[in-house]
Amino acid sequence: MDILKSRFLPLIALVASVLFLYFRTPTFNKSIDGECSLLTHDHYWIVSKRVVTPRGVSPGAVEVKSGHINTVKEGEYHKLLLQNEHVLDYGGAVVMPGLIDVHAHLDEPGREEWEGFSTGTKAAAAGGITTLIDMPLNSFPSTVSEETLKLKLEAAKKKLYVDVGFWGGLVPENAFDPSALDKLLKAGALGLKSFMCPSGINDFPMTNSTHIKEGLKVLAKYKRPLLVHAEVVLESESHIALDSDESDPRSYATYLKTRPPSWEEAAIRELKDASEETRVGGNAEGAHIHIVHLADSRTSLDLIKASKHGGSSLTVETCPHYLAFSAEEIPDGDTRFKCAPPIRDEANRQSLWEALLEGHIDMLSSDHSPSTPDLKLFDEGDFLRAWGGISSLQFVLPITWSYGKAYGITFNQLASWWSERPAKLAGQTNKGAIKREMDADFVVWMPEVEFELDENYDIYHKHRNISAYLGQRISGKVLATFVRGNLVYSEGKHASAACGAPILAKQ
Ligand SMILES: NC(=O)NC(NC(N)=O)C(=O)[O-]
Ligand SMILES: [Zn+2]
Ligand SMILES: [Zn+2]
Repeated sequence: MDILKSRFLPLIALVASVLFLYFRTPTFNKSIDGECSLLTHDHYWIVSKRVVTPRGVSPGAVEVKSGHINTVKEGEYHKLLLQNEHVLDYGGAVVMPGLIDVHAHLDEPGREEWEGFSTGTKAAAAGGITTLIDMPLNSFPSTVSEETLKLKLEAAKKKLYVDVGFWGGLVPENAFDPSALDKLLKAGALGLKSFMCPSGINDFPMTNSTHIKEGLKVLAKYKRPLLVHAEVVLESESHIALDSDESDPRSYATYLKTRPPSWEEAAIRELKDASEETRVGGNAEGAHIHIVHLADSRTSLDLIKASKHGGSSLTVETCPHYLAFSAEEIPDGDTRFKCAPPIRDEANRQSLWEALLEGHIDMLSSDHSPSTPDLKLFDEGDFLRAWGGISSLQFVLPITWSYGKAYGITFNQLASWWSERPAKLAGQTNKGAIKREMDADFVVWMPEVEFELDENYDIYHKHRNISAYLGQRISGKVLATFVRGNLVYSEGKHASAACGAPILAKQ
């Protein structure tokens, strides 16, 4: 036996050292057809000089094992390179928790010519977004029942490159039917979304305060949020421009006057009251209300602050386009910039940044809401009749960074606005931070690298020509995106199979 051992020892040593050398090498470019990851193994370390954890930014190493974060080491990362492990060394690139976009319209089933699960999630992966929560409208039918949620899940099969959760819709038809809402929430909707003004989609009608209060009662039981498009139509204030001589529909100023900040204020006032009433009415905590895409940084924001101060469970998001653009600079007829609520003036844009930095705005979302280009009416450039919605899912990280740099934003703030707080809103306790036992969802990116967003750029979402940032030079290039340990995107290449998971709320 001893003789046998000594004979084979050199051979064993040789095989061991070959295996050691082989597995030490990062395998960025390896892809096996039909696989979920551009890596061939599921236990490895990611090292970089800038790892963003809740404790700050430092050199570090993150051990990934079977889709989870097993260890996070700060400092000393280079020593790991000498160990017998798979190591992906990203040098000076920033390793951050993957972005969680709580507001995207993926439009499938029914309007896949607008966007789709495959194209939308490929764009997300290329942009460092590892989880998307899909809005209940713009697909057909809208996600307003257990059955229609099942249609979503069916349509999403084998098309998800990142993880995708679903908001259900609160509409007049189900608002007074608690058992229908129960079923939708039990089937896994992460919360409900409603509109306080017409949504532009026929099978997604608007809700009034009574509907909203009914919805809040059911949601409180499940501890899930109500997301609200907070604009109320005030007829008296909306047609000023149209009756005057200055009502050129190609002018952005005309559109702006048709949807004044008072619409947002009126809606937020109603929500503040609804939150207070439903709290008094039996549920000590009340349901959580989340205001989507806040555009007005003045009175609306003051009302939000007052409501939070008064104890309401309330959060608010804004979107990169409100932080990047101002009304004054939107060219006549360029309906790529039409969205609701509208992009407001430069002073408003600056105070949105201040509110975000001071923590009064809790998080960011894309509100990726594309349509087919014909609905944007580019030939006429008519802001009043064109479809409203900004399309730029893939670029939210570089845009937030490019415009935020002037305000001195930090990587930890980015992680808080784009990962930690969105994870909390969507009830995803295992996502949103680089911490032990969390899902191994990361974006690796180079903040300093600038690029032209021109016609040669690989844009993965549908209808590249309606992207709002085309023609800009921006900074912050995404190198790699990991979803539950799978390297789903790396330097212009996606994994060959779509292995993102549908996220359903647990009971
Ligand atoms: N039907 C929509 O997608 N509307 C969206 N449109 C925007 N934001 O212009 C939205 O989120 O309100
Ligand atoms: Zn909206
Ligand atoms: Zn939206």
